[in-house]
Amino acid sequence: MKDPGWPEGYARRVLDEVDSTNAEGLRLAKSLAGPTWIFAHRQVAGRGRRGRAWTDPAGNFAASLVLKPAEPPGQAALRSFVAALALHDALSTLVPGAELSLKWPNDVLLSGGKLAGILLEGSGSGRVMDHLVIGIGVNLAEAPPGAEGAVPPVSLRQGTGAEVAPETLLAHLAHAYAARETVFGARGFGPLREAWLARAARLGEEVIARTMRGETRGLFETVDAEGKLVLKTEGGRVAIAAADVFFERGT
Ligand SMILES: O=C(O)CCCC[C@@H]1SC[C@@H]2NC(=O)N[C@@H]21
Repeated sequence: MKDPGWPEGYARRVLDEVDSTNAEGLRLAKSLAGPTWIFAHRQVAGRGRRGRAWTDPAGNFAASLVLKPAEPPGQAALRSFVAALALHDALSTLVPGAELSLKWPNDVLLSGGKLAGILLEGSGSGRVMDHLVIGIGVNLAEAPPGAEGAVPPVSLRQGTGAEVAPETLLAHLAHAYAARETVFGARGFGPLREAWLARAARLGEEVIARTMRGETRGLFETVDAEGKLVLKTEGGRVAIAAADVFFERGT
């Protein structure tokens, strides 16, 4: 596989061990001069969405990209789609033929199982975000146990037989991210939304979106211009900003 090279304008820090690459990104953010990837060979206290823990068996991938977007939080948060697409790009290049898809808001699935998760964290004062940390975890070697009712975790090794080293994925992901970010900067969310929808899992099918306040069941119609999940329910169309999505069939 050809080395994609490291993208211009992005720095990289490689750590042997860290609690969480996201936590490290938030600690370092103020001191970083520009976009920086923080990669760890071993992450011992990984964080998942909604306060869950993320476990990283040896050989899995853990890295975070620290950005200073100086944008309103809603615009900055669309980078979860930029990152998910970039990860899909990188994995498709490394493992051609792998059955990859994207699950709203930002999981990457392999043959319907959860291969990767993305966690955005940030800080800001006033109307714009000072720092955005995009944390990406990929089950390259091993799938940790999953939560009950959620999409079952899978690993790339178990699902495809492919052996991808975390450092190799970092180079491809950084390259793919830079390309998608350039499009986002120049043309906005529109083209990325189209690309995301073209790779979406369960589009047009019934899904359940669970929030702290309850659940909404409906047909997954689209993702809107703000990145919200749009469900067609019995009571009409509903746009959801944040939720956990469950599939009835197959999970
Ligand atoms: O719950 C999810 O699906 C998101 C998981 C995100 C895990 C990654 S691993 C690298 C980065 N550092 C963390 O502590 N979390 C993210």
